[in-house]
Amino acid sequence: MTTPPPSAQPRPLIQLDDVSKEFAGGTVAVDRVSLAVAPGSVFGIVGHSGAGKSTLLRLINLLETPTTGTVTVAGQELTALGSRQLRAARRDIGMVFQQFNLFRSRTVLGNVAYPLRQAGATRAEARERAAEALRFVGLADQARRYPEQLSGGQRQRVGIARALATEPRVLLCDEATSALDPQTTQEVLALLRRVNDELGVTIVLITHEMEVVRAVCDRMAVLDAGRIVEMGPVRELFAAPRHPTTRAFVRSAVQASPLLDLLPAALRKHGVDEAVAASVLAEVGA
Ligand SMILES: Nc1ncnc2c1ncn2[C@@H]1O[C@H](COP(=O)(O)OP(=O)(O)OP(=O)(O)O)[C@@H](O)[C@H]1O
Repeated sequence: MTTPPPSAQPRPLIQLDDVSKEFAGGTVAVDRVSLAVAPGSVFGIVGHSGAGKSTLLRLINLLETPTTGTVTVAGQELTALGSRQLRAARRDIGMVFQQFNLFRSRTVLGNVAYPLRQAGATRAEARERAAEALRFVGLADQARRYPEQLSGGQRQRVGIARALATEPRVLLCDEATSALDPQTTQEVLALLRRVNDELGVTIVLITHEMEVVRAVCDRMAVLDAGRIVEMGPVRELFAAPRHPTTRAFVRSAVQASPLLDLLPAALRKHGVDEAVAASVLAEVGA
């Protein structure tokens, strides 16, 4: 397959050019990062604790102001906007959090309706669109309950419904599955895939789990000490990781894979030479 000419490639929906963030006290959390996210794609950012993932994600909707560089979303340079224009531009960008960040005192419907009311919708409009978002995430029957009456997975689905209620083009996910058990993680990841497939929402997620990236992302960046050390299609990075940090992440994903348990038997079954089998198993860490 040949690469289409540049003119045929879609303009990025999100573009960061040479973005850095230095906090007061001198910590450089994000260091000269440039990246582009195509419309309709799912982009993953992986890194160890403290690598700068959360800061980088929050720079996309300018919850953190960059020290240098520019952030452009949907053709608008957010870094050039005044606070009022920025508030309007942010309606195109939903966000989902690790700890859900729901109002305990509001019902599920009230939580999802909240951003719509903030954006100026009438009470009736807000309730109608919130009910629609809850139907999409499969929680229409929970609308009158309160967050603490729900499971973690249900709370995160409410968080996703709330983020989608204003019909954003971009969804930012800050470790959205890190507080969930493996089964619930799979359900939430399947929902994120539907958000992308059925609603066409572009997703950027941060995680320290390669399994999450493998399950939902098209492209990924590996962040190390605030810098992107490797970036590309997920399949390519899994098949041929170049940077040591990427290699370590890929190894951790392979080790966590249930397929690995089947590998020694499969190698024997196919009569693979013992020495070759031993080297394959050593390579993947079995
Ligand atoms: N508001 C802040 N003020 C000062 N330093 C900060 C602030 N927020 C983050 N940092 C520092 O910036 C660096 C990157 O933090 P960040 O939370 O972005 O990393 P992370 O990869 O998301 O980590 P984790 O996975 O543990 O959440 C860390 O050294 C952190 O201590």
